[in-house]
Amino acid sequence: MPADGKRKLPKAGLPGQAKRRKTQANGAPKRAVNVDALSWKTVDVPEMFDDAEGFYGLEVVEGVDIVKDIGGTVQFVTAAPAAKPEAHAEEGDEFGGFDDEPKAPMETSQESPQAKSKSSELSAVQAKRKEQKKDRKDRKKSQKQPPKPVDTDHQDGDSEPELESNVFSKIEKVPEGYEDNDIDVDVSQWEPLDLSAQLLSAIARLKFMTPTLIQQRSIPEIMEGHDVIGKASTGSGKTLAFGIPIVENWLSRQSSSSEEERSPIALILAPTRELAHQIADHLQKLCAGLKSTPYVCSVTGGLSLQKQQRQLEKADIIVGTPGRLWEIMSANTKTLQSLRNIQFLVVDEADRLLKDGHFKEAQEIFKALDREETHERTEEESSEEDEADETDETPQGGRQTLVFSATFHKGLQQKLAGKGRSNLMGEGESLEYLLQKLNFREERPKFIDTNPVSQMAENLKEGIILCGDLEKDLYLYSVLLLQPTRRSLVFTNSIGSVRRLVPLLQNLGLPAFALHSDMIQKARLRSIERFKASGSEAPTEANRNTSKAKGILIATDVAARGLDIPGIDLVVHYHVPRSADDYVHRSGRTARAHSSGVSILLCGPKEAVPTQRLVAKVHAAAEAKGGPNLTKKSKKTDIVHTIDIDRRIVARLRERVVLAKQLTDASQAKERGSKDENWMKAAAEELGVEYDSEELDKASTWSGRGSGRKIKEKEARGVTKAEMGVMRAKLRDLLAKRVNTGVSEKYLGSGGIDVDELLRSGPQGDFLGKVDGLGLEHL
Ligand SMILES: Nc1ncnc2c1ncn2[C@@H]1O[C@H](COP(=O)(O)OP(=O)(O)OP(=O)(O)O)[C@@H](O)[C@H]1O
Repeated sequence: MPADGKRKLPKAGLPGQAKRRKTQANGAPKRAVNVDALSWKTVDVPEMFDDAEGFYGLEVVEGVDIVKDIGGTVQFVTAAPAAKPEAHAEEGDEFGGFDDEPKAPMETSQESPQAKSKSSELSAVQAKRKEQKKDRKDRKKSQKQPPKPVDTDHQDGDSEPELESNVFSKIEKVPEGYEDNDIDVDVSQWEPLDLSAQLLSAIARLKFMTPTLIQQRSIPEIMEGHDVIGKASTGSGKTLAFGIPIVENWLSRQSSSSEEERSPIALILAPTRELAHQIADHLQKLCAGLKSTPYVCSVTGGLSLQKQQRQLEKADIIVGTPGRLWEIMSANTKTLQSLRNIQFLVVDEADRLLKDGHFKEAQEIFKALDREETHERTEEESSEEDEADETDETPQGGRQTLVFSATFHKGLQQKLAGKGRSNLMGEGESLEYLLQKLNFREERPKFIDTNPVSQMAENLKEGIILCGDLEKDLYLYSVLLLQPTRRSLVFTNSIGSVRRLVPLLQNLGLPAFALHSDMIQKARLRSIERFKASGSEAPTEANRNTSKAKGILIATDVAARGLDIPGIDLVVHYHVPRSADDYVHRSGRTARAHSSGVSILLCGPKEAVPTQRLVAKVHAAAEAKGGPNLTKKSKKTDIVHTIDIDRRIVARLRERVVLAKQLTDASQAKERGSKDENWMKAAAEELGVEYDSEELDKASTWSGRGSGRKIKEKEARGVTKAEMGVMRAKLRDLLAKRVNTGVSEKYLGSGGIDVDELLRSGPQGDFLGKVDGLGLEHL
């Protein structure tokens, strides 16, 4: 026993070590056995337990591993002879084992004559990759060697006897990087990807039991040294699809004997600051707990240039937005030089990177990485280089280029692979141009498309609610109110709408938060944090109705790309998105990883045609296959369902919404009015003229365009404080009243709904779809 008298828990070995554990020191193969077939030994129980109630005795068993399969079933695995005869467990049920070749299907492409010109350069890189692969195998082999003496430092003097088939003996077999006592996750599904023990351990720590499809297919290709264009639906784990091979590469460099000068191995470009930080965060989480960890730094606006320059000097992996990166790279030759030696250039959300005004800087970065000379280019040189054949510039040091997004099209690969790069489209017009500029090392980068039929996440259900153009607030409130336990993200097309909807919903008692690009970074982060935390507050008198209600984030498209907030169950498109891709990315904030979610489009009559077009475009491939009936009611085969929200309930909510809207308009108009007045007063003072608000009001009331809005604004501003007080009291009364359809007073009975009761009580997580007439049961 250890000095502290506590028995040490056995270190949990990784299920990823399954095959290693298969043959233990006694040489006999391990197999799964029935619990009754184990060699249980009775232990002498101290006398003090003789009279203990319900205590029948104690038995121990040795040399047994407990293994959980992917479905969570527990198996007992041992090499010891069976105490009782038992049926032999099937090979396949027992362990996955390490495979040399990945089982997942791979994209293959035949080498063209042009491609051969690059093959010698490639083969050198691939030879290096093979060497690294061999290294990994050797490291694994050495981990399969008979147990080393126990590391007493780690055992705290706990001298567990060295029995051949002791259940604790696996402590000794835990290789470097497996020293986490808390890991109890079966990562055997990752074994075909041929990752190192350290990385398997890191993945186990994240509790990711299975690689996603894009990870299964991309990781081996990247580790073989190929350029990859990866397309996979939102939330499908693209970050780790490129992140894991990068970290693996970094780890293999650490074990190499040659002392290399420290320089970054990967540069990852992302279109937004939030996304860059999120990717860096994700990689840091992956690396947390590794014996030595790469220094991952994010380079975006918002931090001082000097600080980021200092960070860049020690960085192993850099994640950044093109603007800030180019600012640093173009001013600092040393940084530029070190970036020329990177092994991986990753372009995440490539299609947005092209659109969002980042393209110029991104293009500069690509060119600078490939240029050999270090002197500043003159304008003449620049234009000459721009005209030159792209293939003249060669990626430095065998750099691999990896491009990922949920939205780009197969035609791109055909262009790249079939016709050669010279046939690609003209400047600045398309993603193809970006890819042309990327200067892939391989003539035909591997194009991995894990969702060629549908761009949408597998567990996403889509619906449309048809409503009047001026009824969107009412329908939005109805949808949100009827699903208080769903964490919801509402997208609008304008900052003004976010500013209006947040107080409106708050006046209606819902926990709404804002997110748009006009907010300062701190306020943005605070909104996201409060949104994440909502629904878990302890109920008090003040939040009686909303303590259990999950938050509602009202956002512009700033939140559409990449944002990975766990637990978003519902996305509502208050406005129809401007493009099909926006719809895909917005909807992709829910149903991420293995979870499910719902996306609902609020569609007014004016939006019907663009909505039809958008849905048809998003589901074009699926339509060609199965022919979805895009908006016809409730057919199981439909892709996008028309939701028949119960109009009786909506009608009963109308009065609340009208009142809340008047209240919101009045307070916003007053706020704007006092801001305007302050501004006018200041301007008048500066000009040395007298400020007369009534004269100004008269002058500004004309009958031209926008006069209706002005009049309404003036009316709203004219609402007195007393009138607002009355409105508030009335709204409070309405919110306190039961809402039902008139059929029954009973909550969820005969189609009647008590919305307040719904907010106040019990688990309503599956409310969506249970109410007769709500029409969501088909989603
Ligand atoms: N193998 C895995 N098993 C379970 N969860 C995973 C796995 N890989 C990644 N995840 C988790 O899935 C979520 C989505 O991953 P990620 O953000 O990389 O998706 P994405 O494909 O880049 O999405 P988007 O296109 O929206 O940017 C993250 O929370 C991540 O931690």
